[in-house]
Amino acid sequence: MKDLNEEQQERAAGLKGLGCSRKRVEDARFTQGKGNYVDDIKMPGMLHGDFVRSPYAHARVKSINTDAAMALDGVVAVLTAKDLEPLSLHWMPTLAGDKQMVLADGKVLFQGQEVAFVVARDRFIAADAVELVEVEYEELPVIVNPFEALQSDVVLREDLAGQTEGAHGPRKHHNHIFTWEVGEKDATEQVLGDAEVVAEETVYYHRTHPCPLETCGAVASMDKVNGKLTVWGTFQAPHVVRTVASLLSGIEEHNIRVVSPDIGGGFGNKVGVYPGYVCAIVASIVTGVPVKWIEDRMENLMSTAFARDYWMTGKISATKEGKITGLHCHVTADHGAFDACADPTKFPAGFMNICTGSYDIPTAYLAVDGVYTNKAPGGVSYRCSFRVTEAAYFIERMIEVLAIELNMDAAELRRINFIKKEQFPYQSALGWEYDSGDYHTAWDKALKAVDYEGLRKEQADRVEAFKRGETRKLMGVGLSFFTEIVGAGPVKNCDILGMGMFDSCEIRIHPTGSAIARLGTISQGQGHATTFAQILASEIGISADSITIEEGDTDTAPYGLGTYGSRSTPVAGAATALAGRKIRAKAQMIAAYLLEVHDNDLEWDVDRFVVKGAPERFKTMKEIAYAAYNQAIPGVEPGLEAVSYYDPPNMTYPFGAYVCVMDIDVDTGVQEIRKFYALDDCGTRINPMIIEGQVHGGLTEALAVALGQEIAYDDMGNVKTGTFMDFFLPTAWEVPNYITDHTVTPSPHHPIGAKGVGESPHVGGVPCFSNAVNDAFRAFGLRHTHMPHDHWRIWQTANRLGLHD
Ligand code: PCD
Ligand SMILES: [Cu+]
Repeated sequence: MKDLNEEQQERAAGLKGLGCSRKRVEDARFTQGKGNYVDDIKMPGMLHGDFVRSPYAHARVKSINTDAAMALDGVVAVLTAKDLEPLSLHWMPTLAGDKQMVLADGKVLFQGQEVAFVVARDRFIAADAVELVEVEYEELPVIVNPFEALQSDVVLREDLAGQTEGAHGPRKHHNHIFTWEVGEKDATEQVLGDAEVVAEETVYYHRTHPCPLETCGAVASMDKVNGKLTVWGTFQAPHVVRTVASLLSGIEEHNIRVVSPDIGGGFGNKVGVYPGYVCAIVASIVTGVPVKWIEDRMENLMSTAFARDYWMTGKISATKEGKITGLHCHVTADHGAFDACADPTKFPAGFMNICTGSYDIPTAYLAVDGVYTNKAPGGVSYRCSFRVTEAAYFIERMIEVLAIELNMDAAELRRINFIKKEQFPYQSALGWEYDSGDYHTAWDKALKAVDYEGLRKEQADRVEAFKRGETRKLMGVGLSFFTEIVGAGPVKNCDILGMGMFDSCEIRIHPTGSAIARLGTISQGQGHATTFAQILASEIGISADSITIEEGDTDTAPYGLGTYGSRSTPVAGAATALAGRKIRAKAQMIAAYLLEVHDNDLEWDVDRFVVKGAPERFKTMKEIAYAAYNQAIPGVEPGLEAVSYYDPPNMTYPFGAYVCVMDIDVDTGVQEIRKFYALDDCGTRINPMIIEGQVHGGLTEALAVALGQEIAYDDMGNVKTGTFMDFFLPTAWEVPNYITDHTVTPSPHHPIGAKGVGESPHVGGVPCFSNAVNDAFRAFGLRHTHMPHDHWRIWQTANRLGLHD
């Protein structure tokens, strides 16, 4: 607000627009138990579904006997693959060009796989009936290790036997899905071969799960009289669900209404399409009454979209002075039983090719091999669905390993190699055009804020004290500098199932000067109802408090691709600003008529059009809105509405600098986070308070993943972490007091300069926590130890290094 005078500033502040830490409007209902989640939807005569799930990770299904279950009072139907087959719904297409069983067809491929769907009068009868379904299994050899899968004679996907071409090119083996290559292989190998220094490491980013508070679920209601199907569900992309449902069921798209009501956290877990949705829909079509399906916690952890499971082998080369010359990365990606990743079609490993990170690396090569195993499918989710978390973890570990190889300070190594401010827009070796950045400024600010030199000095003293036997605690300084890539589109290279990744906003100004705007995205807790109103407030001069934001109902919202990959602000946020500008353009014509001047004689002033040079002559947006509906204006249609579909020219590239100071008790393996500093640059900031909340949330999920959270399997393919007894979900007890900070480097192509932020803290946080653990042991010869760094594993690391002797 720098060019505004005091009076204008006051008016601008009243709008609660860009930059205002406006309180979240949705919290009034969330904090008073008035949210409306899928499970809150209750309809007359509604039936309840529940799944029979496989106890085995790999088995032939010899027979299914549903007689006893059907005989139970209150059971209406038991669906198996045989019932779905005539409808061609026993398998469904996945978002990655593969197909997935809706219900077990001949065999099961992971523990917890859906085998039969029981529909009953209530949830409890359904659960009892599940126990009565008799399934005869014949166990088959189980493969949970992707490297073993590529050697094994065991064919996991018999349906693909003999198929040498997959959705993403040739398959090398019957358990192989795809190979995805980016960059220059020969040139990179040449650079690595000639290099003065090469560091090599394999880093495993374990399988984990976002575990949102609300599990997945749906209520389907087929109105046979009107031919209309309504589905309420936990959908991060409701329009996509509508289109897919129409294509699969043959019901015309206008006869399907998909609604995402309040969602209790998404984190990518609710992007995919699950058998439960399909079964609820089929059951409602068959029975003619509404059918509800809600997953329990174990089902959520065992069978819905997991995250990661990436084995990444890297080689990074540099000169003796530390200038990086090349990067080579090979990934073995464990996709589980079906390839159900929700990546844009052309990116089978998401945006993993952002793995050159924030560094000016001239030559690079990436190859990813996707592999089938006997684990749950899904691999998209968790605060960077598109594999940017994996990429950031990989490069930030490689930098640390290279620093060890060079015997150099890791902060300095980063500084030497950062892409410089004047290099933006920057073309990366693996094909991205970074829109804007100022990494050196952010890094210097972060290091100064934590007194980096002081920390290193203290750490060195601690090591000496430890060696003298005066303390049993080591100190780790975790660093990370990340670059995110968010906001898919552009349509020309990003689509999901052929649908281009644009987004949309439709605005309607009411005669009295308040408004409703509808978007193609859907909040799962991010606060869109608060922030998108702020964008509009600044664009059209109507207070955010007078603007309703609505999302998630396909009957009313304009078509959009949904919310994940931090795309809402970069894409729908841009559409919102541009729709606002269309409103303003029409408002200007109306104002010109009312003030009897030419359009060009007006200028915009916060919330009104003013006649240039005659500030006392103006029309406020409120007056203009009234006139738009109530006054005949020659050559101008009545009403004040606009719609904008936005295809972004590029993604946005938020970045950040994080530092974690950790103390580790060598004898117990217990770590304590003394300090966590997070500087985020997401371009123009819409709502600083919401951003801070996003950062706190993302960091806490990063802490979880780095320090203990895991979906672990035993050799038999049993999920060992299917409950909160053994799946780590941090509470206030484990969470430190985060220090947040920022710089502002606007996106040059976004209408208001904003970049996404929701995923950033996770992307940057995981390597930061992990680097802190690794760094604590650097002085004792540790190069790399795998996550999750729970107390037991930290203790083992200390033990391996001889620190208990
Ligand atoms: N610059 C800026 C940016 C942003 N913002 C804000 O913040 C938020 C966020 O954003 P973004 O970044 O754009 O994002 P989105 O799209 O909206 O969202 C998404 C994300 O988000 C996050 N966060 C969150 N939060 C909550 N609460 N919940 C949830 O669920 C969640 N999730 C997570 C995830 S995972 Mo994926 O799906 O995996 O892909 S992706 C993701 C919003 O409200 C907005 O507006 C601001 O203010 N400013
Ligand atoms: Cu992402």
